[in-house]
Amino acid sequence: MDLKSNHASPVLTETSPINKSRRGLRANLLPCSAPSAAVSPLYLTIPRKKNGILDDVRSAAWVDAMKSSSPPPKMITKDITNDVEAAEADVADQIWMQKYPSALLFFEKFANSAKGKRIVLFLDYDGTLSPIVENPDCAFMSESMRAAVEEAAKCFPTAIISGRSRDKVFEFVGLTELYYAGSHGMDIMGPVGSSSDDHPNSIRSTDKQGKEVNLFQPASGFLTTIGKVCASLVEATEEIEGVTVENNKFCVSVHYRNVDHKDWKEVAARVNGILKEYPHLRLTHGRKVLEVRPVIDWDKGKAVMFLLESLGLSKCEDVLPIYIGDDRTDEDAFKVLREGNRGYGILVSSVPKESSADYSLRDPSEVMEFLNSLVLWKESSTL
Ligand SMILES: O=P(O)(O)OC[C@H]1O[C@H](O[C@H]2O[C@H](CO)[C@@H](O)[C@H](O)[C@H]2O)[C@H](O)[C@@H](O)[C@@H]1O
Repeated sequence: MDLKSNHASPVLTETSPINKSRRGLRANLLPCSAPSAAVSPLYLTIPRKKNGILDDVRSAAWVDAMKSSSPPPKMITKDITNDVEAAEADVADQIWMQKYPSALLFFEKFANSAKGKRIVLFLDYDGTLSPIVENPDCAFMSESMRAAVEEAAKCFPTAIISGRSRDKVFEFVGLTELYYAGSHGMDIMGPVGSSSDDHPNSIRSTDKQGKEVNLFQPASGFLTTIGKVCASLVEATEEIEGVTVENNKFCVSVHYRNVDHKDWKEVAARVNGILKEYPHLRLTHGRKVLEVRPVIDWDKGKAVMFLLESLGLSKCEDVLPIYIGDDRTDEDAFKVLREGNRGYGILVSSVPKESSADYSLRDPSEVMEFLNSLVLWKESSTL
């Protein structure tokens, strides 16, 4: 992988938050500077009409995506119509489980294919290591999960890749043995000593323990813009009950989990209204959250490849990266691993969802069980 080469950047479209193209790592991230009126080739501009029908159409499309972004859990009901529906749902569930087998039920199969390989673990945070909760500030991980991650990190190089700010996710996880990537991979603190140190967006720094690290921030030129858009989003949505705006350093989350359904359209319209003023920012959908982020060709998939490069593992045939995640932004990482059979993606979901992952786990408690199984397997295979 050549992290220094520059290629033309593909245009990211606003209406398809998950980039569907299946491509290898194209280290086409050009150095960033603050967005200016003259559009540099660094920035992939999304054309936006100022007013009118297009805005309504876009807001309506957002509302549809908002509705589908976090399907409700299965209802337990007693009447016959619902019994039929429940049976149909069970069939759909089984078909889905065949396509995305449980990484726990099929652990042996998984372990066989990992034999002789060096596993590298990539973990998403919210919905993967911590259960989804109403208040984003209270998404704590359990002590048992922390212990599971800690043990796993003793056996395998382990990184957390989150949409949160890197500081926030470190605050939640609190383990120093890991690598951390915040802001959907746009803020990576990794090891020094590989060719990724020389990347134009890399700087030498020290971590909280005083250890020398490589800090990679491809969207550093957007810091001021993100601060401004965050303030505007707070102001624009403050009258809507239940909205929370979270500054994730290089991206902003607008949460609508606690907003009445009838107001979702208003949330979409207000966010759309603000984004019209920022052609260098785009929107992606997470779990009951609108995520505003810079239009740069960087995502969690590229962060995975960058970290593998930083660890000196990107060209090793015997390396098996595993990525565990629950939402749409994790799909970029699943795709990167699927390409060229690089590794395995594991989707965390209790409801059927289309994905580029290979396996599934139902919830964070199954993630913990899987991590514990991995550690036991590793220990028994090195006896
Ligand atoms: O990449 P991740 O680590 O999964 O981060 C994605 C977003 O996660 C958080 O929001 C989600 O979890 C919250 C706490 O459970 C929940 O209240 C919210 O509805 C979910 O969308 C985080 O707050 C966001 O900033 C991240 O972008």
